[in-house]
Amino acid sequence: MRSETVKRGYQRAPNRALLRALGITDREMEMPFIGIANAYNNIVPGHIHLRSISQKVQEGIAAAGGVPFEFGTIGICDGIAMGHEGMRYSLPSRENIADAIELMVEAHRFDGLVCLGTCDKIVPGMLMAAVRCNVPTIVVTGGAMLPGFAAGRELSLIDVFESVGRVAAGTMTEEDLGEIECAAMPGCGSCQGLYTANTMACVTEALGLSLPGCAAIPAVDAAKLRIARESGERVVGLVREDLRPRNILTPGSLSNAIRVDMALGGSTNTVLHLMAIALEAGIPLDLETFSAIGEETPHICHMMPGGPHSMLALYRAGGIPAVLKRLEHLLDDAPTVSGRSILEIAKNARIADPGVIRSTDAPVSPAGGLKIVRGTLAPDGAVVKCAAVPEAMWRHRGPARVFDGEDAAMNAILKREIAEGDVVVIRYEGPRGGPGMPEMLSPTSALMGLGYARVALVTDGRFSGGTRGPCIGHIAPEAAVGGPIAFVEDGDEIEIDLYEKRLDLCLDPQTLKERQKGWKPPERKIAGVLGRYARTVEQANHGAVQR
Ligand SMILES: CC(C)(O)[C@@H](O)C(=O)O
Ligand SMILES: [Mg+2]
Repeated sequence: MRSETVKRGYQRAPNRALLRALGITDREMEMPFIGIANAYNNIVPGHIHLRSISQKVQEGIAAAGGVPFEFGTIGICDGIAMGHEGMRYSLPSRENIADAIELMVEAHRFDGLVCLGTCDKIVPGMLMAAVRCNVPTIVVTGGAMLPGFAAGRELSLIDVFESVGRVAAGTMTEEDLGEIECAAMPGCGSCQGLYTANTMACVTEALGLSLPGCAAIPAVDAAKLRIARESGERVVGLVREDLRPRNILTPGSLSNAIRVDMALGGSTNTVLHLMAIALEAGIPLDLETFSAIGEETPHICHMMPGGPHSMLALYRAGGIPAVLKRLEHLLDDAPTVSGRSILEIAKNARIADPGVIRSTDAPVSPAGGLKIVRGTLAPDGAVVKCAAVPEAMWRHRGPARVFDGEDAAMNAILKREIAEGDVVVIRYEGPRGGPGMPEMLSPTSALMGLGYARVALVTDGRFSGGTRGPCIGHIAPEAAVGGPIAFVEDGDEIEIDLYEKRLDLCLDPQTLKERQKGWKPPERKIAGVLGRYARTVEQANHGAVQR
C-alpha cells in the first residue's frame, strides 16, 4: 500500500503518532487511506450540499474497510463571477484545484481518492489531478439544481441573464425581472441546463470515472446520497484491484467522452478541459479529433440552452447510460470505475424517454453539437456550439464592430449601438489577454434578450455553457499574442460558414500585413495569480493549460 510510506516501521513512529492524534486505531493503520477532495463551500450553490454527500462517501469507505480523510479545495461560482473582473479568476482556478489535490495526495501518500465537486472548473481540475496522481479514484459530481418556476413556466439561470437584455430593450419591467430573479434558482446544485458544470459531469461519467448514472442525478435526490455511498465503497475495491485513472482514461475513453459531449450538444468549455485532462495522461488530443468525432456523431438530445430539455429531463429519460445505449455502435469499449465496461453499461441501460434521448436515426441534427472552425480570423482554430445557433445564422457575412474587452462591448450592446447584421468582435480576452479567458455570458445573453436575430459575436475569450446564438469563441491565436483578431477594424467584413467550418476576415493579405507592421503586445503590469497565469498559460487550442 502506498500509505505504508507514512505508517510502516519504527522510523515512522512520529508520523503514526500524528495519525493517532486524529483518532486512527491500530486496526485502521492496516487499512487503505482514502483522500476525499471535497470542494464544499457556502458561496457556490452547486457546492452547498457537498458536506452531506461527503458524509455518505465517508460511510461507504469505512464500511468497505478503508479510512476516509477529507480535505478541501476551492470552488468558484461562474455565475456569481460573471460579467466583471471576477471572471478572469475562474479558468485559472482549474489549475489551482488540480495542484491543491496533487499536493495533498502526494504529501500524505493516500492509497485512493474520491473527488467531490460540481461546478465548471472544479470537476475538470479534479480530473486533471486524478490523472496526474494516478491513484485509484472515483469522481462524485454534485448534481444539477431543480428548475425554477414562475408565471407558468420553468426557469434556469439563463432566463435571468437573458432577461437583463429584455429590460434594456424595454420589453420587460424591472419588477418582472425581480420576480424571475427570485424564482429561477430554487436551491442547491449546478445550473439547470446542459451548461458547463453538467456537461463536465456527463463527460466524467462517459470517461468511466464516475459510477454509472451519477452525472444526471439531481443534487436534491436521495439517489445522489446512495451513489455517494456506493462510490465510497467502490473506491476501496479500486485500491484492492489497483485500477487507476490512467487504466481508465485512454484514447478510447476520451473519444467516448467527446462523443457523448457531441451527442448532448455540450458546453464549448469541454474542449479546453478535455485537452487539459488528456495532456495529464500524455495522450495527444487536438482540435481535429473533436472535429472528426463531431462529424460522425449525431446530436440526439435537444438540451438547454439550444433546446428545451433540462438536466432533470435527461435524468428522467435515463441519464448518461441511456445516451451511451443510443451511441453503442459508435463507442470504443473501455473499462470504468464500476468494474463494468462502458459497452456493458450501454447494453443494460433503458431509454425511458425517446423524445429526450433520440435515436441516432432521427437526431436533432446529423452532426455533433460542437464544431471547430478555422480560417483567416482563426488560423489555429475556434469553437462554436452549433447546437445553439439557429440555422439561419450558420452562414453570415457582416461588418465588424470591434471592442477591446467585454465591458466596452456590453456597454454598446445595452445602449443598442449594435445593428442587425453586425459581427461583434471582443478581443484581448484570451488566456493571456484577459488574462484568464473570461466567459462572456452577459453580452451573449444581452444580445438574445434584446431580440437580435442576425448579430454574431466572435472572441478570443470563452463562453458559458448557457450561451446561445451565433457565438464563436476560443479564437487562436488570441489578440494578446498578435493573432489576426488584433488587427480587425470596424467595418471590415467577417464571414462565418458553419457548414464549411470557416471563420474568415475578408481582408486582402497585403492590408493585413500593413496593419501588423510594428505591432507590439500591450504592456501591462499584472500582479498576483493573474500575472503569473498570463506569463505561463498556453493558447486555447492547447487547452489553455499552465506550463
Ligand atoms: C454560470 C454557468 C451557466 O455555469 C456558466 O458559467 C457555464 O459555463 O455554463
Ligand atoms: Mg462557466
